[in-house]
Amino acid sequence: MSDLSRTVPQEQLPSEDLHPLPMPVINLGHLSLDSATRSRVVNDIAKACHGLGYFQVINHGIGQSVMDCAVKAASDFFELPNEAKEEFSSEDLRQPVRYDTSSKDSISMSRAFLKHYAHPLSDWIQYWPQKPPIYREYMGKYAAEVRRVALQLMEAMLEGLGLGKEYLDEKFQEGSQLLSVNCYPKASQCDTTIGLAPHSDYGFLTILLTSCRGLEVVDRSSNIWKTVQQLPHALHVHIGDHMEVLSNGRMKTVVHRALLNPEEARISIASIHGFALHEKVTCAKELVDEENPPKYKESSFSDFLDHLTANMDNKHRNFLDSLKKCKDYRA
Ligand SMILES: O=C(O)CCC(=O)C(=O)O
Ligand SMILES: [Fe+2]
Repeated sequence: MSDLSRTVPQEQLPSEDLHPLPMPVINLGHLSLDSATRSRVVNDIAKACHGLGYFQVINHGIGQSVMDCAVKAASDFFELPNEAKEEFSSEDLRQPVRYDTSSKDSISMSRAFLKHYAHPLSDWIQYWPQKPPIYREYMGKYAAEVRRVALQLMEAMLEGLGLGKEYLDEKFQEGSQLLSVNCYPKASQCDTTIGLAPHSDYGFLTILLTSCRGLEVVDRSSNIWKTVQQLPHALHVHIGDHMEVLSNGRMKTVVHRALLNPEEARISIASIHGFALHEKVTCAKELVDEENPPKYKESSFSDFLDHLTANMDNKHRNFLDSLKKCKDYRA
């Protein structure tokens, strides 16, 4: 019996051997080639977003060394003595930088995380940790590069929805970027193997960089947890709650969780992209008609933070559910 089967119920174990997880791989460099090639890539992204809600990107232009350095900055931070990390501890979700070691959901107990804003970088970087000394430089470089990728993807997704790549351009340019930097210990027999409880991300899209395997997503067709394979140099992308709202349900948010890796401690850096704090996200009016009335209430990132604060001790603090106009709506 493996360590995993000891703490995760059998029916929740990944079954990728029987039904491998489909993983579209998008060559991002092809978005800037001729218009026929770009259209093909836009279609591939749209297909992945409609059918699965996730895909991976390669040839994204972020150098391997930039990615490695971001992981190193994170890992060096988590190795600091507790006092240095606890300087950033806060119950207030609106703090610009926040460190915590366990979650109020009583599931994600073994995860340590550091969350901070990253756009506009010049506004936020002054609040980031100064130890380790490389943190600001390495994480700042990665943050700026991953945001460029997010904007490229956003354009392609909007085009894929038929909204045009310039749709709400200014609001996306001025939008927020939240880095969720996670550290999970290696799985051991006495630990729970769930590092981060099932959830979806609030933003339009999340770009995830991980040091090794551990991410799982719910496969929509089978409703089974599936392990996400770690492709070399790829970044994992998934759709968040606000993209489901904007697309009026055409694109679906992805429920995901992290399991502890049985071989090594794990770092993940989730870059979550949304509108600015108080900017409301509504269903795009172009995607609303008599047959498709708006399925979600409008909301902002700030509303999401209020929702989390009000549901801190609740295991089922699903933000998207709170936005659904018809609570028993099933897509
Ligand atoms: O660690 C992972 O693979 C997932 C992290 C994540 O989902 C998050 O920070 O929102
Ligand atoms: Fe997440």
